[in-house]
Amino acid sequence: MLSAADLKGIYVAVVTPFLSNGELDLASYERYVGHLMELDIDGLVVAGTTGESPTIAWEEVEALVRATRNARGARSVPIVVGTGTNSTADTVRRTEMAGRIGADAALVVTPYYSRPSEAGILEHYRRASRTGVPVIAYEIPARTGVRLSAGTMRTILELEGVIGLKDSSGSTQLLRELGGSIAKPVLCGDDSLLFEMLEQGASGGISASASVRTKDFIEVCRQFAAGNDPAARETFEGLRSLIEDLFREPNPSPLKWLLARQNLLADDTVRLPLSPITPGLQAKLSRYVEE
Ligand SMILES: O=C(O)C1=N[C@H](C(=O)O)C[C@H](O)C1
Repeated sequence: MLSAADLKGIYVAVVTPFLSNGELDLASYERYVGHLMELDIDGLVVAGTTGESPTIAWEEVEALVRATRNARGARSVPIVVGTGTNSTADTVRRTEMAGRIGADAALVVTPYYSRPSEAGILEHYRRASRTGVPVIAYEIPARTGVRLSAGTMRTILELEGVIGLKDSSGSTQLLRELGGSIAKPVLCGDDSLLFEMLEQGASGGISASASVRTKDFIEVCRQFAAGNDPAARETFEGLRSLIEDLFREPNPSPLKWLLARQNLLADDTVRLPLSPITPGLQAKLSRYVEE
């Protein structure tokens, strides 16, 4: 199981490959994840936003975790599984099940859609944190419809079973408000802000874009941790256009298109309501195919 001290560096948020008929494509998944494992990543996030969590069934999550465990072989790459939903009971059940199938931690998103009170959200995290599976809280107001105050986030991070935060709040404001009093590590969950968040005290990132140019993303964190901020900034600037292009249309459609072009996936299929990328974006992304 993961502890707070393990939350640093680059955790790659992986896609869930599908065949052109929409079925799970485990052969592509094993090839793609096997490739990432060779690149010294710090961890993998399965069934996150990038893994199309809203449209994959729990049995498919189980198959993905099994395949990840097989692919990791001798290298002990931590596996984080997305288990958060907008039902507390369901989130607790999924988090417990994730622990049973070998997840090292669970990524639990702030409950979305019903716009609960901060007290309700705190209780949601308290229950998930009592499952015995380490929880990474996931704040992403643009998707959930609620923005937590720094005070509530601080209380969530003080819960014993919560080992850290994935911050996709869209700016460095939350990190600055948490200031020096952050009880647990924060991972950047907004690829375009990776360098700025490291400067504000983040210990790494959970990144979709890091499926491409993986070594450069790892290098940004390593250079920064070594105190070489100018080199980290320069390496990050070299990734900026890739990150911007990967998020021009809803994630993970652009990323899947690129991974398919790189022959890591057999197909770029996404499940509805996500749709394939436009020809205009395909033209933009073509320049990364050889990288
Ligand atoms: O799946 C994830 O975890 C990530 N999701 C974010 C999103 O799509 O909003 C992006 C981030 O890079 C990783």
